[in-house]
Amino acid sequence: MPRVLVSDKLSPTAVQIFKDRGVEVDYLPDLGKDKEALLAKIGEYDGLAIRSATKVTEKLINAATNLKVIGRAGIGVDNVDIPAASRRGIIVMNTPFGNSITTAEHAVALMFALARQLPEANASTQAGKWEKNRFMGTEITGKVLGVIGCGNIGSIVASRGVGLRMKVLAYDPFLSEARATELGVEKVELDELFPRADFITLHTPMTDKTRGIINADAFAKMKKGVRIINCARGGLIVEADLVEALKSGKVAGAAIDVFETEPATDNPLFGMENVVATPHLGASTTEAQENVALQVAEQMADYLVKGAVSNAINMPSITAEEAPRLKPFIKLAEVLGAFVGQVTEEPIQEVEILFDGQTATMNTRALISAALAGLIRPQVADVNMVSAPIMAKERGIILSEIKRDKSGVFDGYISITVKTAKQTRSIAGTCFSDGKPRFIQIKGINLDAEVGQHMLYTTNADAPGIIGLLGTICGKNSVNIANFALGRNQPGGDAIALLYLDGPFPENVLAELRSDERIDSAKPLSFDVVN
Ligand SMILES: NC(=O)c1ccc[n+]([C@@H]2O[C@H](COP(=O)([O-])OP(=O)(O)OC[C@H]3O[C@@H](n4cnc5c(N)ncnc54)[C@H](O)[C@@H]3O)[C@@H](O)[C@H]2O)c1
Ligand SMILES: O=C(O)[C@H](O)COP(=O)(O)O
Repeated sequence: MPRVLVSDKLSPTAVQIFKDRGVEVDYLPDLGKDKEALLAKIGEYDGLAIRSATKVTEKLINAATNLKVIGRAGIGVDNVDIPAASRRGIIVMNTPFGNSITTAEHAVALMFALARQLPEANASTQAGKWEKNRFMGTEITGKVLGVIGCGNIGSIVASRGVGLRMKVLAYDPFLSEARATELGVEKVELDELFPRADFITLHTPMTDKTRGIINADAFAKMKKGVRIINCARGGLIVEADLVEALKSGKVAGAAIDVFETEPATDNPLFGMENVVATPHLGASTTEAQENVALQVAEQMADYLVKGAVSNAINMPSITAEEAPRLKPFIKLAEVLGAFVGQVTEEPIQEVEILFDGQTATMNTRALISAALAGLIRPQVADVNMVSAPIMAKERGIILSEIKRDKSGVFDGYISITVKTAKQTRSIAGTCFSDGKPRFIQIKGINLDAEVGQHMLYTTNADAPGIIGLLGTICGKNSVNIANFALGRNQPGGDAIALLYLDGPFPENVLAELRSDERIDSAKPLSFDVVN
């Protein structure tokens, strides 16, 4: 039974779902904050469910020898070293929508808090001061709201702004004009947003491009008296520059939910007039926490129990419905890749994957990942569908994909062509109704070969006695032949043989086999299949 560790505070719903779906679960909500204790325990688990408090560093990932999936009950995955997880073949998934409304509402709440100085007015009133003249606010209606990042949360904030009769400007390089029109916002460049906005709210992810997007230069371009709201990520604003802008009066107020360093227990913004601070509460409503806990537990259990993948950051999605149909073709793609990976000894420069007939209608991203995993595994044993695409990229392999309608006798097949500096190789295969992979063409030569765990592949002359030679050598060395497939391009031309053996072909008799003048090459192969 797979085991999952929940190392941050999650709704009890998650624990119940794991149990109901056949996953053993340890709920240790404070463990995420204790780096050493987490490091000591992580090796026991197949899955890790987190929020933002657990920092999943490369060190932790390297200690997580059994880990297959990291599930983020929330949106931001900047606390997870995704490249490190991908290299180790660990899926990272999040719940991209579960807390969006709640976070958007927090941004709107902070906008009102700033406009009417609610926290200070509350503190003063409860202190018995009744400072009616001190708290002169500003009206929201008719003001310009600048939304930076108009994705899930930003677009909800934008539409709430429109509902509040604000004029909404949006800066987002990936926002289409059509979507902007649908939302009722004006799509602008950042340099246009800065001088026009009365309120600026941030909703981008934290990337190298967005880090410090609000800095001294940006403040210089803004309207005097602008108010800033940040419910996205701390590092988007350079806090030291914000402090200066508040002191100078350029910024009339800032409402900050997220900080450069969290937990933020000491921060230059604390204690400043017109600063409203909340402790990363954007996602903290009962509703949002139910949503993300339920979703992350379902997604992780689906993956660990059924192999279905959804909302993964580093792997194509595979729905629970398509997983059973796709599974034999994933194996097929993997063994095709494994064949080429084992017979190719020079660096691979290009890989072309052709999907014919029914395979072209499948989830080809997943099939490509499987083919690449098979291809790279002879060099890197623990590569999988998550790590293979990134490794192929790191190796500079140029990948291309072709899809086409059924073109031959098979309902569909997959063909892989690999180019090195010296040669081009290709192999094609299909799955029969028994769900087992078959090789149907190698080097352009047709054959029908069952795929076994142990195989021997030869290229040879199309001459009498080859079957006898191979049979005799296998027999002499007590290797039983389960199946034998032959093919040739023309009588007397190039021929191949593929033997499916009950055990590995002994390396020490390869020289004897290769010494026969009719044999051009002989290569023992192994495949991860159960026969
Ligand atoms: N405070 C909280 O508790 C809380 C809760 C949920 C999410 N978040 C954070 O909110 C942010 C937004 O989340 P989301 O779900 O809306 O993400 P999203 O991916 O749906 O939207 C992000 C948008 O930012 C845009 N973007 C990317 N780079 C940009 C750039 N350089 N300039 C402008 N726009 C850019 C993208 O095109 C996208 O539309 C994330 O940082 C997330 O981690 C915080
Ligand atoms: O990215 C998110 O989903 C938010 O930052 C929420 O973080 P939390 O789950 O730690 O509250």
